[in-house]
Amino acid sequence: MDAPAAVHAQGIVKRFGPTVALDGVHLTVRPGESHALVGRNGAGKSTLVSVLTGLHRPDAGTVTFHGRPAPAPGDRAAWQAEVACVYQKSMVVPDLTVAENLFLNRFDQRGALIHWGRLRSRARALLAEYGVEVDPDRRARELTVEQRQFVEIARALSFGARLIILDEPTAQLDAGGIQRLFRRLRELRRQGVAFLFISHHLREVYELCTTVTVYRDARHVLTAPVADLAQRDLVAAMTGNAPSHRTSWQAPVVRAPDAGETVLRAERLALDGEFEPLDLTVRRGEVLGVAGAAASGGTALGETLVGLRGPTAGRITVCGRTVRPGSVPHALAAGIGYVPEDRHRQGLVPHRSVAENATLTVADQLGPFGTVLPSRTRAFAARAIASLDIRTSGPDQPVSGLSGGNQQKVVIARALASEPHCLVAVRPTAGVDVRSKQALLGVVREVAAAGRAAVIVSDELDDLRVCDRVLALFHGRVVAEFDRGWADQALVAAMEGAIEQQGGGQ
Ligand SMILES: Nc1ncnc2c1ncn2[C@@H]1O[C@H](COP(=O)(O)OP(=O)(O)OP(=O)(O)O)[C@@H](O)[C@H]1O
Repeated sequence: MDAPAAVHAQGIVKRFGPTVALDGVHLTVRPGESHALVGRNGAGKSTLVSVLTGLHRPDAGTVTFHGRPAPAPGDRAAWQAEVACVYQKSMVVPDLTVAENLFLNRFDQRGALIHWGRLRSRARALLAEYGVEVDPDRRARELTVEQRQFVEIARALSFGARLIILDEPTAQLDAGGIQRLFRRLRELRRQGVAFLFISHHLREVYELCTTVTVYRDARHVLTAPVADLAQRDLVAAMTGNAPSHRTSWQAPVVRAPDAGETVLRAERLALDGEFEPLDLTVRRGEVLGVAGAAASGGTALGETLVGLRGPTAGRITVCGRTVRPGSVPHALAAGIGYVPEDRHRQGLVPHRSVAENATLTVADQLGPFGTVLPSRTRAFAARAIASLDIRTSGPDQPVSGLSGGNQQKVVIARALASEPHCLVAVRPTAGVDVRSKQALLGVVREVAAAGRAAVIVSDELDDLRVCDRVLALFHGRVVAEFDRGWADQALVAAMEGAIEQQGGGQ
């Protein structure tokens, strides 16, 4: 039993200025173990990953891999031979082929000549060894998220690493992709590879992992076999509150006013290659859900509603007025608020403060004649911090210093700041912890309760449960419509194309 741990971290302390991100934490992952690390947003999970992969040097504490001390800081090759992290954001170079990505920085060097034929056949052999069915000549940018993750895992293993960290690996996969990933991880585990799995999806923790560690407020709270820990006790350990019997969130039933005035309407809206002509209406007081897995066209629909993409056909109106297609400023001016899926690219200005980022949409309301009064900006941000439970040292902290989930909350605050007629949110709770999810979805409901409207595009059932109606998209077509009270299986089946109730819009 007692082979040395794949990784053992002890007494790790990491500070960022006044913030203590890790306060003497420990973690041990055994060979062949699938170990979950969970905790609320800002608990210190990503910081630990940075320490374990050599990106951050801890202020105190030690890390060993298989009983050997961690490599010297900066010795990238030595770190790569111990551990790799597959992030949500791709680490592969999009314009290079799969083969080139696999052997990046370790080409056969015969003078300056790279032996392409050999490179390709080595790549093919390597992919075959790990059961990855991807053509080595494909450009990395053409890979699906699932294929890209498999290539990254194969690359890590080929460097000799026997510990792989997966940071929210299922975030962009559909149900089939998740099952294929889990099957592959189980196979590798049987070969002695260890996994550290970071996820806010507790169901996946229970499905995949054998052991779970909880961090809370920079401290280690517990490590236990997953089988011995009820989900409500796990949530209680994460939040520091007594166990609650409610682990999956149900929206409070707020009766939307019947047949309220139409706020957002799309008529025969279409985008070639993404979604076919569809109609939708969202009324005052209503939250409309658009359900669909990764390739459903849902994200493209959300992006079209907010002007990021120009539709190939159709019309969008807000409160009866036509919105210029494909223009974000016009959509914003017409009263559409947007919470993007990719907050890194579309969401935030990293070096600016929480207050500035949260008010980017409303600079004209923060002072007379276009001036921005810092006091008003801060007061607005302080309200958002409180209502969305954003964990920050204060409104003046740069957003780059917030944890991922807390950055997502700033993006939502920003979308709400302009008091839009209709909020359009794409996967708003991605990366957000269980408790914050509750706060955040509650805020979306409040938007509707205040007589405005919202659209949530998501394949997360908890997100869709707060909606008054849900349209299910499959391959760019509306295949079903559900009123409140739908059964999970029915909605999942519709999202996966297992039923086709209707062909057009609602
Ligand atoms: N570069 C940084 N500068 C300043 N503070 C930071 C930095 N990185 C992290 N922090 C702080 O360290 C704490 C822990 O953050 P970390 O990103 O590790 O949390 P997390 O558990 O990964 O959260 P999430 O679930 O939201 O991703 C937070 O308070 C965060 O604000």
